[in-house]
Amino acid sequence: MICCYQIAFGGVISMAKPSVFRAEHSMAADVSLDRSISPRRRNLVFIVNPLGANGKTGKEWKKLLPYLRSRLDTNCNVCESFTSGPSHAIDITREAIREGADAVIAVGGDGTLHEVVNGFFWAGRPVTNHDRESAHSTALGLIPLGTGSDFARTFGWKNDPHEAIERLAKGIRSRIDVGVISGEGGEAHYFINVADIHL
Ligand SMILES: Nc1ncnc2c1ncn2[C@@H]1O[C@H](COP(=O)(O)OP(=O)(O)OP(=O)(O)O)[C@@H](O)[C@H]1O
Repeated sequence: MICCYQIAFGGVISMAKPSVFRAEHSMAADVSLDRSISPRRRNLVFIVNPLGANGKTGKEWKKLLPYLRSRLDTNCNVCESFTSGPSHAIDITREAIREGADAVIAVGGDGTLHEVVNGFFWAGRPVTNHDRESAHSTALGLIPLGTGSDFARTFGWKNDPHEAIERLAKGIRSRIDVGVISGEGGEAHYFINVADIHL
């Protein structure tokens, strides 16, 4: 079964409804966020696949980080978290949302983005933060540093990480649809770009 849900999206993308199902890893994702108030700095969690694009993602990220900090640090807390293997980005995303992140930003290719999208859902529901007001929602962002970056191209974005940082700096959110495919066993897979089914 294929359904569609609507989520919000932007330079930062923010999700609404849904439901995913996948065993959570025991691999801890250390996401500690600053919860100080007034004026509250945005907590941005960057999930980096160091091995994306045959290792280019990790190298490019390292070069990009000083610029990113200089551009965002005045009003944001920048938290970086590296994936240690497939599906780890899902768990990091869930923890970041539960901890109240303002945005979770995938740094890598379409595979990493896909995992981050799926981390916005758990057991058929959107993941929510532990103790913030219910109106608070975590946005999804992307710094396209993968091989294909098909999603970014679909939006007419250049494969330019500096442009992505500008979008993040502006902090504008907009909504985007997310699809979900449910298997007979009830397992749900969310997709934000394309889904193909092998026959
Ligand atoms: N630390 C890691 N070690 C091995 N594989 C990883 C690690 N972190 C993430 N992955 C896996 O790598 C896959 C591909 O990563 P990613 O999409 O970032 O790069 P890409 O394949 O080069 O880019 P694109 O998908 O745009 O072609 C992800 O789907 C994820 O499952």
